[in-house]
Amino acid sequence: MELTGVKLSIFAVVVAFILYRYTVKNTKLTVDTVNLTYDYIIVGGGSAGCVLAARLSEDPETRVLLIEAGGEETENANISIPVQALAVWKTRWDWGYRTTPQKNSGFAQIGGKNRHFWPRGKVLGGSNNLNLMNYVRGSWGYQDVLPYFLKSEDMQIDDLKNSKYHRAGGPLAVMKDTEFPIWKRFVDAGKELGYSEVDFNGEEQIGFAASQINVRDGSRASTVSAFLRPAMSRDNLHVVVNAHVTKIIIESKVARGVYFVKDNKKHAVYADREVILSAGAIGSPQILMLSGVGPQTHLENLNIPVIMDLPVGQNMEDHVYSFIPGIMSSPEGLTGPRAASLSSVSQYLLFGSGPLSSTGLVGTAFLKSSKCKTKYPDSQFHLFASLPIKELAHYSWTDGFALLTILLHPASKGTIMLKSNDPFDYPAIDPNYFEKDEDMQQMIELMKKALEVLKTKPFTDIGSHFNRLNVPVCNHTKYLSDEHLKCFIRHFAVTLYHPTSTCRMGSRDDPNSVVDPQLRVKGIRNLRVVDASVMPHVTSGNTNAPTIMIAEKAADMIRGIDSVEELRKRWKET
Ligand SMILES: Cc1cc2nc3c(=O)[nH]c(=O)nc-3n(C[C@H](O)[C@H](O)[C@H](O)COP(=O)(O)OP(=O)(O)OC[C@H]3O[C@@H](n4cnc5c(N)ncnc54)[C@H](O)[C@@H]3O)c2cc1C
Repeated sequence: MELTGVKLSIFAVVVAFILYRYTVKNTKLTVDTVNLTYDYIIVGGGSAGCVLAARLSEDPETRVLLIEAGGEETENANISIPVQALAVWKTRWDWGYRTTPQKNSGFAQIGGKNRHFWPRGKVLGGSNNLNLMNYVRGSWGYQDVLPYFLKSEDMQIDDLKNSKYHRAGGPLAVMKDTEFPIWKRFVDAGKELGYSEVDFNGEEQIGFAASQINVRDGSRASTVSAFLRPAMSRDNLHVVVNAHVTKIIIESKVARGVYFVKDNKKHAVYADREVILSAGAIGSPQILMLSGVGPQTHLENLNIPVIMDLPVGQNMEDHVYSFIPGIMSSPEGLTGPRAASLSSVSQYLLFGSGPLSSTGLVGTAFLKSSKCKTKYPDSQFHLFASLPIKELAHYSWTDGFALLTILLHPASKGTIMLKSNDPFDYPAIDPNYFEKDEDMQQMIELMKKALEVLKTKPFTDIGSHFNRLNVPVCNHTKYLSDEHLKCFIRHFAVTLYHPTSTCRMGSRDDPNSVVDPQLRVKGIRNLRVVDASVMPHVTSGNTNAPTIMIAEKAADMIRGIDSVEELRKRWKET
């Protein structure tokens, strides 16, 4: 199994090197020194930050600085190759967080102490460059935000190009991940269980489907490749990397600029208009608290002078998942040897297709549990076309799959708190998974539903079985009883990497919110947060597309323009 990883890496690096030479070498580089002032300073070049920098700098009169703690995405060859996403985790392009020890989960996490591994991108493109590229909008009031989803989108799926929910021509490519035939069995299994095949980014979210992914010509389509790189030749946009923002400069409750450390030197840079935090659901609350904006007692305990008492870092929501590992007798999935074979590499080099162009996460379904009272789903499946091993960090040698069972709206909430007033100290991340028993009950129900999927004809036809569910550590319980599933979940459930709501948006008088509906930090002028941390609640699906939508909408709010009038009209007329 280790050999597979090595082989795959060697081939992949060769492939990416060639791609690099032909695709990105001509783009303008980042800057080494910055000016003293800009109109806007954006902190964090991730999913949101890259979109914001590109949109705000469309106006040539506006001077924009984007500051990113990590390096450039072109430094790591694996980032652009979809199937290699997992190989970027635990490298220097990953913050590589660990949660605090958990009471109810994480018992099987490597390293012990029940501390979940939380990868986050520390690189231009942010977590968008570590993610699995699945494109899911989740449930939103479409009247308000659909035009912004449409603005970004370049739909490549023929059947959907003319749907009123989609559009071709935006920067972000969307295609189907149908590389591994097991995706079709997944959809057919759904039909056998009474679900339709749906476009979950359209009219109806509930049902089964092949995954929609952000991949263009076989390469990862991220906000850095789709939005930022094409804008980087503008003279009014500066991008500085390997620059760690340590504090916002706030004077008389007005944000004036930021301090950052680059090459071991401290710098100050000033914003004539606004400082915008896009450092993500961990970074943004961390920087706010370091700057004196956060829960009063917590900051006082760390000797940080309090400027504004706000519930920063509270109310964190995340998607947690468990999974059914399955073995199958048919060569329909992703294995190390299949991805690294000569034919696979050749196919990728010549046509940008084949196993290397797949995310591996080929199936997506949305469902409602028995307790769901909302019109949107509270449960999700992802079909991963390979047997996961080692915290999902390698692909297996044998044919298999994992059916991921995901809680979309867990009742248990977590926190991000500072451990010290040192800006380089990682914060304490406590997701608090399964604190509420209702989450465990829902997960058990979902695991049973997943077992039903494995009993459908499309799966029994390929001899699917799940004997690895019989983990020795749970042997004291009756096999597949609720107790057995609970034991399995407490050991193996992990994050789906979607933390949100740590600087949540709410009305001016909502005591649980940090930013107002214009995403301005309450009580501080010239300071906004634009990233996944502002979501009032985690969405009913993966969080990248919604984060991009938030950045698109924020760019309009900041510029005071309506760039989507035509798209809104089109939506209303259809
Ligand atoms: C492993 C993984 C898999 C995922 N899979 C999917 C998926 O398939 N589909 C999906 O929709 N979503 C997925 N997600 C979630 C999605 O990628 C995130 O929700 C999204 O990227 C969040 O965007 P953001 O802009 O809020 O934060 P990020 O993209 O994390 O950007 C924050 C940026 O700020 C920088 N930063 C932080 N602190 C500082 C500082 N002090 N100074 C300067 N810069 C700083 C970071 O380095 C980073 O570049 C996944 C996430 C991960 C980690």
